[in-house]
Amino acid sequence: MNIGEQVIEVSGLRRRYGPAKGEDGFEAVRGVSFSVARGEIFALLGTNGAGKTSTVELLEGLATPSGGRVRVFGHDPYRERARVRPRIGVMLQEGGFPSELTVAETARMWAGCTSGARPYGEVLEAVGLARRADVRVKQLSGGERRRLDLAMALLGRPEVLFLDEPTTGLDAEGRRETWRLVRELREGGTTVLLTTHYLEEAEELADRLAIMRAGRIVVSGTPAEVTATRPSRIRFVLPEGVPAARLPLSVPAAVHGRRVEVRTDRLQEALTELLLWARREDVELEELDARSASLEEAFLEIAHEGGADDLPDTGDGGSDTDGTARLTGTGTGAR
Ligand SMILES: Nc1ncnc2c1ncn2[C@@H]1O[C@H](COP(=O)(O)OP(=O)(O)OP(=O)(O)O)[C@@H](O)[C@H]1O
Repeated sequence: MNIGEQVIEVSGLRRRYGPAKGEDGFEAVRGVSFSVARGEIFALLGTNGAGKTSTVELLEGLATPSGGRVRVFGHDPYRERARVRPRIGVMLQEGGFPSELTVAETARMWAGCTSGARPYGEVLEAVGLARRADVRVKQLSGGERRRLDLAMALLGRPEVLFLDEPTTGLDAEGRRETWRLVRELREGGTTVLLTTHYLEEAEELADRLAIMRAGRIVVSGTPAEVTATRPSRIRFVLPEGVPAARLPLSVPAAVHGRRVEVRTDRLQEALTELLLWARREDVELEELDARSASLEEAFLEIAHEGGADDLPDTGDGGSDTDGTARLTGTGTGAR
């Protein structure tokens, strides 16, 4: 095993549905570039329709790009499918297993189609479905079906695991169980690429992540790097009789009656200044709350702010110079 090896490499990736450029087609992926190192968990985030699934399907070799390049283990996953498929595990957004089969029958059938499959009882155990082995797929709950999808993706001991919204429909406990399993897989050296709508999931699992909007990556980096692109916030309520104009802050504050909100890139400095002033002036700041931006706040701002959505569809088949903010100083970053 090659530590630091880039097992997924994507550059200028494009995917168009329908007729080619100039006609009625729709370009869902518009020049996406990133790479994932062996053993990393990489999360693709974005609002509905941002292009996550369209991108992941290209990596899984389910379709061929209309532009750009994708390599998994250095191979084209579509044209060199036989070299790539045995080494990857795929959990699609909807598994679509025959509903009349039981869990065990499904697993046996799937194991029969998987090269080097491990005993299926092991994977059912790992996802907590061993006791449901004799239940028909159609009788499983939504969350149990998701877990069956995951179990089948794990059958071939994949080196790279693609998880498309793996915990959608799971309750809080099921979600945490899945996170634990994914972490264990990473510890065993598995590389994971996941899409998710749960920011907590990305925060919990991802070594690095990318936020997509309208077919492009708008920001990428570690969760900490992504949140650091957004200002921190200090909130408090001024006591009666203390006008906001007396505040010493060098950064602008939003004032609504007695409520004050300060947004700053230098949280410690602004907070120190504020607290020293409050002590000097003997002012008690009520409901004082100071915090860095959360991934959720960063996501909501990044995913919804205008810009890329309005960019013309150039259709030039490869450019990734799309204003993407890249936060990758540590070697394995999205590129
Ligand atoms: N087969 C298709 N034909 C035409 N357009 C499609 C097709 N599949 C997806 N699209 C469009 O491509 C865009 C991206 O879809 P995609 O499913 O990749 O987004 P996503 O980020 O995975 O969304 P979600 O979070 O809802 O799963 C959407 O506008 C979608 O309507």
